[in-house]
Amino acid sequence: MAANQEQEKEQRRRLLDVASRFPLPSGCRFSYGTAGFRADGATMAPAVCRAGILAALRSVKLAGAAVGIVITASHNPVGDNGVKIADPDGGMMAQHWEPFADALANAPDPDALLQLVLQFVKDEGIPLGGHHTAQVLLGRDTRPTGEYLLDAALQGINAIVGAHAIDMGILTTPQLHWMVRNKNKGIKASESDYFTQLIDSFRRMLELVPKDKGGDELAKKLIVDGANGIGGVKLEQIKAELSGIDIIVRNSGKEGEGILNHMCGADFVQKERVTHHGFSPEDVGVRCASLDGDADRLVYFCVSSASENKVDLVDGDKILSLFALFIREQLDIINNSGSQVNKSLPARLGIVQTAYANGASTQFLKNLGLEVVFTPTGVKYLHKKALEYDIGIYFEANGHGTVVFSEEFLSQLDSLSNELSSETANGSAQYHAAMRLMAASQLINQAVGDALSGLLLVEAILQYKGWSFQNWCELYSDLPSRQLKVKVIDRSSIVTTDSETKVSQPSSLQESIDKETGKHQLNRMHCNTNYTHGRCFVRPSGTEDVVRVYAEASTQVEADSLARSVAHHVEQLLG
Ligand SMILES: CC(=O)N[C@H]1[C@@H](OP(=O)(O)O)O[C@H](CO)[C@@H](O)[C@@H]1O
Ligand SMILES: [Mg+2]
Repeated sequence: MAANQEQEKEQRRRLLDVASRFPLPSGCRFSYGTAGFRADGATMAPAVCRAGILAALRSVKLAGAAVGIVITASHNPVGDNGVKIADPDGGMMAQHWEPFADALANAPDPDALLQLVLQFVKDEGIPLGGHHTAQVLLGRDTRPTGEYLLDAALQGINAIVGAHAIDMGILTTPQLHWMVRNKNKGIKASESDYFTQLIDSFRRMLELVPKDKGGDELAKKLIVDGANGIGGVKLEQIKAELSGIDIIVRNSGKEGEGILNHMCGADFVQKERVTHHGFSPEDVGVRCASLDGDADRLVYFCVSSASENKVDLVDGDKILSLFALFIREQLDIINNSGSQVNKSLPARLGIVQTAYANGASTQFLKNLGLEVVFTPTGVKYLHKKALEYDIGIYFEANGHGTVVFSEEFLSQLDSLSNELSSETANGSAQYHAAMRLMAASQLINQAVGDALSGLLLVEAILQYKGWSFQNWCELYSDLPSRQLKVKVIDRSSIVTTDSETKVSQPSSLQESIDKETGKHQLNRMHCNTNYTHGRCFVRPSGTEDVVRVYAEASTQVEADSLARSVAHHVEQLLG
């Protein structure tokens, strides 16, 4: 009894102590948002320290399962930083803890923080102060404020009695998520295990490329824009071991190559669609990929002409389409090969997109007969939805995404492969298709979207199909679109519904959007789609203090004008 009281006292003392070491500057307000807390790196220490407390509490609540903390601001400028928490399955922290995360980050003084924690511990039934332990794995990107914020996170974690922090070093965001997931599954979880898994499964994918599909040297060449972040650094480490592909890293993050995310990286390429830092007309025709600062986003591009600075873009929607085609094809081979009637593999394949997905991609996927569903913006929503399927493929247009396979499906696939590997079936098309799915499930990160593993899966599929960048690009033509940002007094006054495609409050805003959209009729002949109208929606950003406006129409001029007129309504109403 006395020992318990002592421990309780110690717990309170530690929380008061750490909170007084990281006072909240006046006027600071943090919101957990689409991807954790983000702000100017120099102001982030109080929020990161509190995220440390939060992660340790989450681990205690989950019986000591490892939880992750990633210190990154992804594609944002180098001066920014951020923090987010990974749950034991490697996914994002359960959403019902977000209101507590917000309250904790904004607790005005040590006493308020202590009371908040004690109340939450009681409400959630967290066995704090017992003999329970907590483990938190930490990773950070290459930002200069990373080390300072790591220290703040460690102090937060250590404020919870029994918590144990493990610094995994400078990593891509998806590496840390992968490590958390593997650690909790009791399987190998180090960085070298991660690399070995990528290299081995990529090699297996290439071994399964039909002999007549082997590409020429140009087909094997890939230039990767590392956004001067951690992704390029990691790719440099493993590229020599990736056989069958010749990778050149630009904006690799080496001294003197440029600033993190500045005029480079996946976000820049996807939004600007021009030749950017590190690329020139000499690269015309070469397949290029671009990562963001923490390497969880991937897009592809090709410098289209020597005289203009434009690039042809393959965004997340087209990466998703390539993955969907490939997986569907393997399932068809397995299930439709006449001779093996008893050996089928029923699978529910689901495609998950957000409202930002280009309408042409959705139409393309639906035309293939695939089930396409929508969620709000943010991988935490997409990932969760994708887990409802045997195979769920999700991508945001900006390049966040992955493919998730259910445990049950993988075990059926494993049994089928074993059956087929014996007897005469070994070497059959069906066996090869099963092996390809198996290798793909090991290559692609199951915890979260991962630019490095996504890139290797794209490369393997292009080789399998014998496709050039151009073949891939021509799967469908994107509808012209425009995204704008509007500054308003309080962006939270906009409330959306129907996966963010409609504004429910203020209702007059949706009326204006409908009216403007009605003016922008699509030319059906030209676009060859079933749409009869342009499309437009607005939503408050979860990572920036802005309202985003997205518009799509049959021509660029129309998309621009639709976005502009709706942005004007937003300004008038809320500016
Ligand atoms: C339109 C858009 O690209 N939004 C991005 C952006 O979210 P916002 O809530 O729109 O700020 O950042 C998120 C985190 O990186 C990413 O998941 C999302 O796709
Ligand atoms: Mg990112």
